[in-house]
Amino acid sequence: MLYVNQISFAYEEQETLHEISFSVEKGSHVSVIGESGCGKSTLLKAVYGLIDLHSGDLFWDKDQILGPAYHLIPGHPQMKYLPQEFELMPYISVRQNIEKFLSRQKAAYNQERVDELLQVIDMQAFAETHVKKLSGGQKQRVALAQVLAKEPQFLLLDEPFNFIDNFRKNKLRRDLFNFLKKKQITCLFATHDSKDMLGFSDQVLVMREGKVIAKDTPQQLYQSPPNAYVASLFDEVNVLDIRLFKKGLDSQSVLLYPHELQRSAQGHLEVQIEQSYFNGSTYMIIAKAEKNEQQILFHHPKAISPGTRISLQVDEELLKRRMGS
Ligand SMILES: Nc1ncnc2c1ncn2[C@@H]1O[C@H](COP(=O)(O)OP(=O)(O)OP(=O)(O)O)[C@@H](O)[C@H]1O
Repeated sequence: MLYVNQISFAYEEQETLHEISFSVEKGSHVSVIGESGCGKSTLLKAVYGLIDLHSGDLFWDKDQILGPAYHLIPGHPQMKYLPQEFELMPYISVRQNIEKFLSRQKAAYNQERVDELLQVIDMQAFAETHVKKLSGGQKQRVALAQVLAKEPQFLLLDEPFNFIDNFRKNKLRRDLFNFLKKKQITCLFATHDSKDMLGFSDQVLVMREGKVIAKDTPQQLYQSPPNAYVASLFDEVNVLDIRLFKKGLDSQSVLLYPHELQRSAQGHLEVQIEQSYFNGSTYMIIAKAEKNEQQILFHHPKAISPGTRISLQVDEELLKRRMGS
Protein backbone atom coordinates (compact mmCIF):
# COMPACT_ATOMS: atom_id res chain seq x y z
CA MET A 1 0.00 0.00 0.00
CA LEU A 2 1.17 3.54 -0.78
CA TYR A 3 0.91 6.20 1.91
CA VAL A 4 1.41 9.86 1.00
CA ASN A 5 1.45 12.10 4.07
CA GLN A 6 1.23 15.89 3.77
CA ILE A 7 3.89 16.22 1.09
CA SER A 8 4.99 19.64 -0.18
CA PHE A 9 7.55 20.56 -2.81
CA ALA A 10 8.67 23.62 -4.83
CA TYR A 11 10.98 23.81 -7.86
CA GLU A 12 11.35 27.52 -7.30
CA GLU A 13 9.63 29.92 -4.92
CA GLN A 14 6.04 28.97 -5.56
CA GLU A 15 4.93 25.59 -4.21
CA THR A 16 4.24 22.96 -6.88
CA LEU A 17 2.84 20.40 -4.43
CA HIS A 18 1.04 21.66 -1.34
CA GLU A 19 0.36 19.37 1.63
CA ILE A 20 -0.87 16.41 -0.40
CA SER A 21 -2.13 13.33 1.42
CA PHE A 22 -3.72 10.17 0.07
CA SER A 23 -3.20 6.42 0.04
CA VAL A 24 -3.46 3.76 -2.64
CA GLU A 25 -4.58 0.28 -1.68
CA LYS A 26 -2.81 -2.74 -3.10
CA GLY A 27 -4.20 -3.74 -6.49
CA SER A 28 -6.24 -0.57 -6.95
CA HIS A 29 -5.92 1.96 -9.75
CA VAL A 30 -5.88 5.65 -8.94
CA SER A 31 -5.86 8.36 -11.59
CA VAL A 32 -4.55 11.88 -11.11
CA ILE A 33 -6.34 14.46 -13.23
CA GLY A 34 -6.25 18.24 -13.50
CA GLU A 35 -5.44 21.10 -15.84
CA SER A 36 -2.01 21.35 -17.45
CA GLY A 37 0.65 22.55 -14.99
CA CYS A 38 -1.34 21.65 -11.84
CA GLY A 39 1.42 19.31 -10.64
CA LYS A 40 0.43 15.79 -11.80
CA SER A 41 3.87 14.85 -13.17
CA THR A 42 5.59 16.36 -10.16
CA LEU A 43 3.39 14.27 -7.85
CA LEU A 44 4.37 11.08 -9.72
CA LYS A 45 8.04 12.08 -9.56
CA ALA A 46 7.71 12.61 -5.81
CA VAL A 47 6.11 9.20 -5.33
CA TYR A 48 8.93 7.56 -7.31
CA GLY A 49 11.56 9.35 -5.23
CA LEU A 50 12.91 11.56 -8.01
CA ILE A 51 12.69 14.80 -6.02
CA ASP A 52 13.53 15.76 -2.46
CA LEU A 53 10.39 16.76 -0.61
CA HIS A 54 10.32 19.99 1.38
CA SER A 55 8.02 18.41 3.93
CA GLY A 56 5.90 15.31 4.48
CA ASP A 57 6.77 11.69 3.82
CA LEU A 58 5.96 8.74 1.59
CA PHE A 59 5.83 5.02 2.29
CA TRP A 60 5.40 1.92 0.16
CA ASP A 61 4.20 -0.53 2.82
CA LYS A 62 6.74 -0.03 5.59
CA ASP A 63 9.54 1.31 3.37
CA GLN A 64 10.01 5.05 3.26
CA ILE A 65 10.54 6.44 -0.25
CA LEU A 66 13.34 8.98 -0.16
CA GLY A 67 14.57 11.44 -2.78
CA PRO A 68 17.91 11.70 -4.63
CA ALA A 69 19.63 13.26 -1.61
CA TYR A 70 19.37 9.81 0.03
CA HIS A 71 19.47 7.38 -2.92
CA LEU A 72 21.55 7.18 -6.08
CA ILE A 73 18.98 4.88 -7.67
CA PRO A 74 15.48 6.33 -7.37
CA GLY A 75 12.33 4.44 -6.60
CA HIS A 76 11.66 1.22 -4.80
CA PRO A 77 12.64 -2.20 -6.22
CA GLN A 78 8.95 -3.11 -6.52
CA MET A 79 8.04 0.10 -8.39
CA LYS A 80 8.24 1.04 -12.06
CA TYR A 81 7.75 4.50 -13.51
CA LEU A 82 6.96 5.49 -17.09
CA PRO A 83 7.62 9.22 -17.57
CA GLN A 84 6.14 11.31 -20.38
CA GLU A 85 9.55 11.38 -22.04
CA PHE A 86 10.89 7.87 -22.33
CA GLU A 87 13.88 6.51 -24.21
CA LEU A 88 14.12 3.32 -26.26
CA MET A 89 17.08 1.75 -28.07
CA PRO A 90 16.40 2.69 -31.72
CA TYR A 91 18.70 0.21 -33.49
CA ILE A 92 17.46 -3.01 -31.93
CA SER A 93 14.11 -4.76 -32.32
CA VAL A 94 10.96 -4.31 -30.27
CA ARG A 95 11.54 -7.78 -28.77
CA GLN A 96 15.11 -6.92 -27.77
CA ASN A 97 14.00 -3.61 -26.26
CA ILE A 98 11.60 -5.47 -23.97
CA GLU A 99 14.05 -8.31 -23.23
CA LYS A 100 16.59 -5.80 -21.96
CA PHE A 101 14.34 -5.39 -18.93
CA LEU A 102 14.35 -9.11 -18.12
CA SER A 103 16.98 -11.30 -16.50
CA ARG A 104 19.53 -12.62 -19.04
CA GLN A 105 19.68 -16.07 -17.51
CA LYS A 106 16.15 -17.17 -18.39
CA ALA A 107 15.97 -17.28 -22.20
CA ALA A 108 12.96 -19.64 -22.47
CA TYR A 109 10.93 -17.69 -19.91
CA ASN A 110 11.91 -14.40 -21.54
CA GLN A 111 10.58 -15.49 -24.92
CA GLU A 112 7.23 -16.38 -23.38
CA ARG A 113 7.09 -13.22 -21.28
CA VAL A 114 7.85 -10.94 -24.22
CA ASP A 115 5.15 -12.71 -26.27
CA GLU A 116 2.66 -12.13 -23.45
CA LEU A 117 3.56 -8.42 -23.27
CA LEU A 118 3.48 -8.00 -27.05
CA GLN A 119 -0.09 -9.25 -26.88
CA VAL A 120 -1.01 -6.75 -24.15
CA ILE A 121 0.34 -3.87 -26.26
CA ASP A 122 -0.98 -5.39 -29.51
CA MET A 123 2.44 -5.30 -31.20
CA GLN A 124 2.99 -8.99 -32.09
CA ALA A 125 3.42 -8.08 -35.75
CA PHE A 126 6.28 -5.69 -34.90
CA ALA A 127 8.29 -8.02 -32.65
CA GLU A 128 11.32 -8.08 -34.96
CA THR A 129 11.01 -4.48 -36.24
CA HIS A 130 13.71 -1.99 -35.28
CA VAL A 131 12.31 0.64 -32.94
CA LYS A 132 13.70 3.38 -35.20
CA LYS A 133 11.00 2.47 -37.73
CA LEU A 134 8.07 2.80 -35.31
CA SER A 135 5.59 5.67 -34.97
CA GLY A 136 5.36 7.73 -31.75
CA GLY A 137 2.33 5.75 -30.55
CA GLN A 138 3.99 2.41 -31.28
CA LYS A 139 7.08 3.51 -29.33
CA GLN A 140 4.88 4.45 -26.39
CA ARG A 141 3.39 0.96 -26.42
CA VAL A 142 6.89 -0.57 -26.33
CA ALA A 143 7.79 1.68 -23.39
CA LEU A 144 4.70 0.37 -21.58
CA ALA A 145 5.81 -3.23 -22.17
CA GLN A 146 9.25 -2.37 -20.76
CA VAL A 147 7.89 -1.17 -17.42
CA LEU A 148 5.73 -4.28 -17.18
CA ALA A 149 8.53 -6.70 -18.14
CA LYS A 150 9.82 -7.46 -14.65
CA GLU A 151 6.40 -7.52 -13.07
CA PRO A 152 6.26 -4.54 -10.70
CA GLN A 153 3.98 -4.39 -7.68
CA PHE A 154 3.40 -0.71 -8.17
CA LEU A 155 3.28 1.12 -11.48
CA LEU A 156 3.44 4.88 -12.03
CA LEU A 157 2.33 6.01 -15.49
CA ASP A 158 2.54 9.62 -16.65
CA GLU A 159 0.06 10.22 -19.50
CA PRO A 160 0.64 6.67 -20.82
CA PHE A 161 -1.56 7.05 -23.92
CA ASN A 162 -0.79 10.58 -25.06
CA PHE A 163 0.87 9.53 -28.34
CA ILE A 164 -1.63 6.79 -29.10
CA ASP A 165 -4.45 7.40 -31.57
CA ASN A 166 -8.05 7.00 -30.43
CA PHE A 167 -8.55 3.92 -32.59
CA ARG A 168 -5.85 2.00 -30.67
CA LYS A 169 -6.27 3.75 -27.36
CA ASN A 170 -9.64 2.22 -26.46
CA LYS A 171 -8.46 -1.37 -26.89
CA LEU A 172 -5.06 -0.72 -25.33
CA ARG A 173 -6.64 0.87 -22.25
CA ARG A 174 -8.90 -2.15 -21.77
CA ASP A 175 -6.12 -4.68 -22.33
CA LEU A 176 -3.61 -2.88 -20.13
CA PHE A 177 -5.86 -2.23 -17.15
CA ASN A 178 -7.36 -5.75 -17.32
CA PHE A 179 -3.82 -7.14 -17.30
CA LEU A 180 -2.90 -4.99 -14.28
CA LYS A 181 -6.04 -6.07 -12.40
CA LYS A 182 -5.44 -9.73 -13.21
CA LYS A 183 -1.89 -9.46 -11.85
CA GLN A 184 -2.99 -7.30 -8.89
CA ILE A 185 -0.55 -4.53 -9.88
CA THR A 186 -1.26 -1.26 -8.08
CA CYS A 187 -1.27 1.72 -10.44
CA LEU A 188 -1.13 5.49 -10.04
CA PHE A 189 -1.47 7.30 -13.36
CA ALA A 190 -1.64 10.89 -14.51
CA THR A 191 -3.97 11.75 -17.35
CA HIS A 192 -5.85 14.63 -18.89
CA ASP A 193 -8.26 12.34 -20.73
CA SER A 194 -11.49 11.72 -18.80
CA LYS A 195 -11.99 8.43 -20.65
CA ASP A 196 -8.80 7.02 -19.08
CA MET A 197 -10.09 7.86 -15.67
CA LEU A 198 -13.83 7.16 -15.94
CA GLY A 199 -13.65 3.53 -16.91
CA PHE A 200 -10.31 2.48 -15.52
CA SER A 201 -9.72 3.96 -12.10
CA ASP A 202 -11.11 2.96 -8.73
CA GLN A 203 -10.38 6.40 -7.30
CA VAL A 204 -9.63 9.79 -8.83
CA LEU A 205 -7.45 12.53 -7.35
CA VAL A 206 -8.35 15.93 -8.80
CA MET A 207 -5.48 18.42 -8.65
CA ARG A 208 -5.52 22.18 -8.98
CA GLU A 209 -2.56 24.52 -8.42
CA GLY A 210 -0.55 21.91 -6.55
CA LYS A 211 -3.36 20.77 -4.26
CA VAL A 212 -5.64 17.73 -4.27
CA ILE A 213 -9.06 19.40 -4.32
CA ALA A 214 -11.23 16.28 -4.63
CA LYS A 215 -10.80 12.54 -4.18
CA ASP A 216 -13.56 10.07 -4.92
CA THR A 217 -14.75 7.36 -7.26
CA PRO A 218 -15.12 8.41 -10.90
CA GLN A 219 -18.88 7.76 -10.71
CA GLN A 220 -19.37 10.03 -7.70
CA LEU A 221 -17.23 12.84 -9.13
CA TYR A 222 -18.99 12.66 -12.49
CA GLN A 223 -22.53 12.45 -11.15
CA SER A 224 -22.12 14.98 -8.33
CA PRO A 225 -19.19 17.22 -9.28
CA PRO A 226 -18.33 19.48 -6.31
CA ASN A 227 -17.58 22.43 -8.60
CA ALA A 228 -17.34 23.54 -12.23
CA TYR A 229 -13.59 22.80 -12.39
CA VAL A 230 -14.17 19.12 -11.58
CA ALA A 231 -17.15 18.86 -13.96
CA SER A 232 -15.13 20.49 -16.75
CA LEU A 233 -12.53 17.72 -16.54
CA PHE A 234 -15.22 15.29 -17.75
CA ASP A 235 -17.11 17.32 -20.30
CA GLU A 236 -18.23 20.84 -21.18
CA VAL A 237 -20.47 22.12 -18.42
CA ASN A 238 -23.24 24.72 -18.02
CA VAL A 239 -23.17 26.70 -14.78
CA LEU A 240 -26.78 27.88 -14.59
CA ASP A 241 -28.88 29.80 -12.12
CA ILE A 242 -31.57 27.51 -10.69
CA ARG A 243 -34.10 30.33 -11.21
CA LEU A 244 -33.91 29.64 -14.95
CA PHE A 245 -35.80 26.39 -14.22
CA LYS A 246 -37.75 27.01 -11.02
CA LYS A 247 -39.65 30.00 -9.74
CA GLY A 248 -39.58 31.25 -6.14
CA LEU A 249 -36.09 30.03 -5.23
CA ASP A 250 -33.04 32.01 -4.16
CA SER A 251 -30.27 32.36 -6.69
CA GLN A 252 -28.06 29.26 -6.77
CA SER A 253 -25.76 27.78 -9.42
CA VAL A 254 -26.31 24.27 -10.74
CA LEU A 255 -23.87 22.36 -12.93
CA LEU A 256 -25.36 20.61 -15.93
CA TYR A 257 -23.60 18.66 -18.68
CA PRO A 258 -24.90 19.38 -22.20
CA HIS A 259 -26.58 15.96 -22.54
CA GLU A 260 -28.65 16.68 -19.40
CA LEU A 261 -30.71 19.42 -21.07
CA GLN A 262 -33.56 18.19 -23.28
CA ARG A 263 -35.71 20.01 -25.76
CA SER A 264 -39.30 19.92 -24.54
CA ALA A 265 -42.43 22.00 -25.12
CA GLN A 266 -43.00 21.82 -21.33
CA GLY A 267 -39.51 23.15 -20.49
CA HIS A 268 -39.11 26.37 -18.51
CA LEU A 269 -35.75 27.41 -19.95
CA GLU A 270 -36.42 29.38 -23.13
CA VAL A 271 -33.48 29.76 -25.47
CA GLN A 272 -32.62 31.07 -28.89
CA ILE A 273 -30.38 28.86 -31.05
CA GLU A 274 -27.08 30.29 -32.24
CA GLN A 275 -25.15 27.40 -33.79
CA SER A 276 -25.10 23.59 -34.20
CA TYR A 277 -21.93 21.46 -34.35
CA PHE A 278 -21.98 17.83 -35.51
CA ASN A 279 -20.58 15.64 -32.73
CA GLY A 280 -21.06 12.15 -34.12
CA SER A 281 -23.97 10.59 -32.27
CA THR A 282 -25.57 14.02 -31.59
CA TYR A 283 -25.16 17.70 -32.35
CA MET A 284 -23.76 20.15 -29.81
CA ILE A 285 -26.10 23.12 -29.89
CA ILE A 286 -25.05 26.57 -28.70
CA ALA A 287 -27.96 28.74 -27.58
CA LYS A 288 -28.64 31.85 -25.53
CA ALA A 289 -31.06 31.98 -22.57
CA GLU A 290 -33.83 34.49 -23.30
CA LYS A 291 -34.00 35.51 -19.64
CA ASN A 292 -30.38 36.46 -18.99
CA GLU A 293 -28.51 36.06 -22.32
CA GLN A 294 -26.35 33.33 -20.80
CA GLN A 295 -24.78 30.84 -23.22
CA ILE A 296 -26.29 27.35 -22.96
CA LEU A 297 -24.81 24.15 -24.41
CA PHE A 298 -26.98 21.11 -25.03
CA HIS A 299 -27.09 17.98 -27.16
CA HIS A 300 -29.76 17.32 -29.77
CA PRO A 301 -30.18 14.55 -32.35
CA LYS A 302 -30.46 17.05 -35.22
CA ALA A 303 -29.04 20.45 -36.12
CA ILE A 304 -31.38 23.37 -35.32
CA SER A 305 -31.47 26.54 -37.45
CA PRO A 306 -29.95 29.68 -35.92
CA GLY A 307 -32.61 32.03 -34.54
CA THR A 308 -35.08 29.21 -33.65
CA ARG A 309 -36.68 29.67 -30.23
CA ILE A 310 -37.23 26.51 -28.18
CA SER A 311 -37.66 25.40 -24.54
CA LEU A 312 -35.34 23.12 -22.59
CA GLN A 313 -36.00 21.04 -19.51
CA VAL A 314 -33.95 19.10 -16.99
CA ASP A 315 -34.94 16.02 -15.02
CA GLU A 316 -36.37 17.04 -11.60
CA GLU A 317 -34.40 14.45 -9.63
CA LEU A 318 -31.18 15.53 -11.30
CA LEU A 319 -31.86 19.19 -10.48
CA LYS A 320 -32.44 18.29 -6.82
CA ARG A 321 -29.22 16.28 -6.67
CA ARG A 322 -27.16 19.03 -8.28
CA MET A 323 -28.67 21.66 -5.98
CA GLY A 324 -27.48 19.61 -3.03
CA SER A 325 -23.97 19.08 -4.35
N1 LIG B 1 12.08 21.14 -13.61
C1 LIG B 1 11.26 22.16 -13.33
N2 LIG B 1 11.73 23.34 -12.91
C2 LIG B 1 10.91 24.38 -12.62
N3 LIG B 1 9.57 24.32 -12.71
C3 LIG B 1 9.03 23.16 -13.13
C4 LIG B 1 9.84 22.02 -13.48
N4 LIG B 1 9.03 21.00 -13.86
C5 LIG B 1 7.77 21.48 -13.77
N5 LIG B 1 7.77 22.76 -13.34
C6 LIG B 1 6.57 23.60 -13.09
O1 LIG B 1 5.80 22.97 -12.08
C7 LIG B 1 4.41 23.08 -12.36
C8 LIG B 1 3.78 21.69 -12.39
O2 LIG B 1 4.33 20.97 -13.49
P1 LIG B 1 3.91 19.47 -13.80
O3 LIG B 1 4.72 19.01 -14.98
O4 LIG B 1 3.98 18.68 -12.56
O5 LIG B 1 2.37 19.68 -14.22
P2 LIG B 1 1.36 18.68 -14.93
O6 LIG B 1 0.06 18.80 -14.22
O7 LIG B 1 1.96 17.32 -15.03
O8 LIG B 1 1.23 19.33 -16.38
P3 LIG B 1 0.94 18.63 -17.81
O9 LIG B 1 -0.48 18.10 -17.74
O10 LIG B 1 1.06 19.79 -18.77
O11 LIG B 1 1.96 17.55 -18.01
C9 LIG B 1 4.29 23.84 -13.67
O12 LIG B 1 4.05 25.19 -13.37
C10 LIG B 1 5.66 23.69 -14.30
O13 LIG B 1 5.99 24.80 -15.11
